[in-house]
Amino acid sequence: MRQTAKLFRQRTGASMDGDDDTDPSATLPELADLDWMHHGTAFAATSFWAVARRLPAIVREAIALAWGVSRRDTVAAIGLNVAAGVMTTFGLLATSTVLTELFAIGPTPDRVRSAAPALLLAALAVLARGGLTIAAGWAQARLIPQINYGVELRLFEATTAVELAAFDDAGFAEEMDRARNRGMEEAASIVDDTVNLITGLVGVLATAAAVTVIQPLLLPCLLLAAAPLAVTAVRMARREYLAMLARLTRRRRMWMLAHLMANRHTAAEVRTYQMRTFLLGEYQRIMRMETRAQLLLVRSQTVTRLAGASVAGLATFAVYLVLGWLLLTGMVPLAAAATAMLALQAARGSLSTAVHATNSLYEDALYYRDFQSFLHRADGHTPTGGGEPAPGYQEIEFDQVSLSYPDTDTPAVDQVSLRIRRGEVIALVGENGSGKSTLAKLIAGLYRPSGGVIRWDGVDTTRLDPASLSGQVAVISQDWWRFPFTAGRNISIGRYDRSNGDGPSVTEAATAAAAHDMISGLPRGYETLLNREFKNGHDLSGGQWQRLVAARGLYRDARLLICDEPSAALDARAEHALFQQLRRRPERTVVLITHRLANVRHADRIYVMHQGRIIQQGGHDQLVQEDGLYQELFHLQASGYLA
Ligand SMILES: Nc1ncnc2c1ncn2[C@@H]1O[C@H](COP(=O)(O)OP(=O)(O)OP(=O)(O)O)[C@@H](O)[C@H]1O
Repeated sequence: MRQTAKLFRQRTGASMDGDDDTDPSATLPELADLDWMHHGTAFAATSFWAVARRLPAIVREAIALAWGVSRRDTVAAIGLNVAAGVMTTFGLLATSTVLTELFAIGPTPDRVRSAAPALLLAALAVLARGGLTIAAGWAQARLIPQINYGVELRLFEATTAVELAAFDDAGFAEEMDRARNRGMEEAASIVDDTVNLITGLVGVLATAAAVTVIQPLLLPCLLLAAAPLAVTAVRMARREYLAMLARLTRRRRMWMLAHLMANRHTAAEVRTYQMRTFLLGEYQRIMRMETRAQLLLVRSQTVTRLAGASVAGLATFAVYLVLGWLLLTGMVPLAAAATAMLALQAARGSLSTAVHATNSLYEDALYYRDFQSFLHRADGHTPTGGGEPAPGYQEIEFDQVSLSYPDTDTPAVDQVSLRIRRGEVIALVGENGSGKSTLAKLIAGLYRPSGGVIRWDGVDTTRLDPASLSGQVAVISQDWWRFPFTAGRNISIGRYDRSNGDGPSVTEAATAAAAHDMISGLPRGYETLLNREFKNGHDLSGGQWQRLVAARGLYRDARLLICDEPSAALDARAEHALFQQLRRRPERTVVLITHRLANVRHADRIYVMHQGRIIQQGGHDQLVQEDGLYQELFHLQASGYLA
């Protein structure tokens, strides 16, 4: 833990920056947030042996993951590596025979001749080992994209299936970020590292097997050389890991600033507030700090490397001494001792591979666990589906319905009762924060009430199939997203799977929303891509986007159309055109939310909301006569138009 703390001090530069040693998180507090790499710090404080103990479970999990995407590639990646290990053993045994023949007594040509068959075998073993390793690498590389594809699909299946309320849960959002940021990537890494670990272990075992066959007494020599090698490799891997950790934080800081300085969305504000000098100053300050930290890291890495090389040298020297003693006492023949030296070289590489793989495997598994726990959490937020198909309703009834958002004491919608019939136009009005949008979302089935019952034709909506219910609803929302599709696609995604002739065409919907002329004037008309970040992309003004969003809602052609501030950004002409479309039609209900009370004059019923409750209801003429909030708001607005 002390090491981690020191590392963070180094990274924030607190102990070495002189005038510049203020923590950058003081001016940019978001930099202090390390949530997405919190496992990294946990890992930095865990001992290698604690890591090794958890390995079997992680390896089992990784193999199951690989097995799930491709049995053939899993078997090939592991099996071919094992076969390559067998070839290593054969190669060493053949080399031992070659050396025995060469060191035998007799004329050199005779010795070479008798060594030739074993030499051929040794060469074949090397060839076979090379081929098998390449084939195993191919299978291993094939697994990666397949796993990535599988986990990404699984993640987005989950994020798109969860109910809207999940996104109000801060814990859910954080877990989703963690699962997306690293958890998802690490699925492929744990499989990759598992195969590397197996490769390394097979290499070590293959060498040990060869040495045991040649002369069992040499096995302790191998262990003597391997033990310090293993310790050094662990330290080196840990040091490299810590360096990587530091690099990640540094990169994160750079991303934050780079994002502000080289981004189309921030470009205008950076200029209007003249933030350039400030941002460049921050960038330089952090860069200087990080460069110093990096130099320190390079130095400490060199020291570790030097210490490692010294320990390895001493260990090799000790092995030479033991081997020399075994040779002098005649316990081991010269050829076997020479083979042992070759085996030692082979073991060194395999051991280092295994230790590196162990280190990264443990860390990757922690992040992968984030991914799994997110999926588990998402399952808890996913509607089960099934249930009765929603009726093509005649009446929707709210009976004492309430909704409280997570972590809030006051309900956003408080014991609301109302009835909405097919063919009606009803309006929800009230001041900001009075609960109109929340009530609209309840009507749309986007939220489940925390109290009371919603019925469609007398059936509790919790008994209805959520998909068939939302199939009957269209929402023109005040919070829309600029989907990076063509103008035509931006409308047709309102009901992307509808067959032609089942409702208004894209052009009809656009015309109804006063968007047709605007779209026709775009460089490629309905085929214009609406995103400036792509080649030939185009962007629209806020009001033009809102027309497009209205066109999408009309294209959906649903029985229940909910319009939440559909005209906030529209000019007078477009607003007039849209509200002509939202007039009464027998087959459709319109729920309208707007602050412009002139637009709700024609509504069948107006509900006035205040602090989550309905405090008045009735037609415009009635409400404007009534002494109450509606009258007050209406006169306030009307006074703006009077001379
Ligand atoms: N996702 C949310 N999480 C927590 N609280 C929320 C959330 N959305 C809205 N609220 C709160 O619920 C209350 C009602 O909000 P709502 O958006 O329904 O009001 P509104 O009448 O539509 O307001 P406006 O006229 O400004 O659009 C407000 O106090 C708001 O702060």
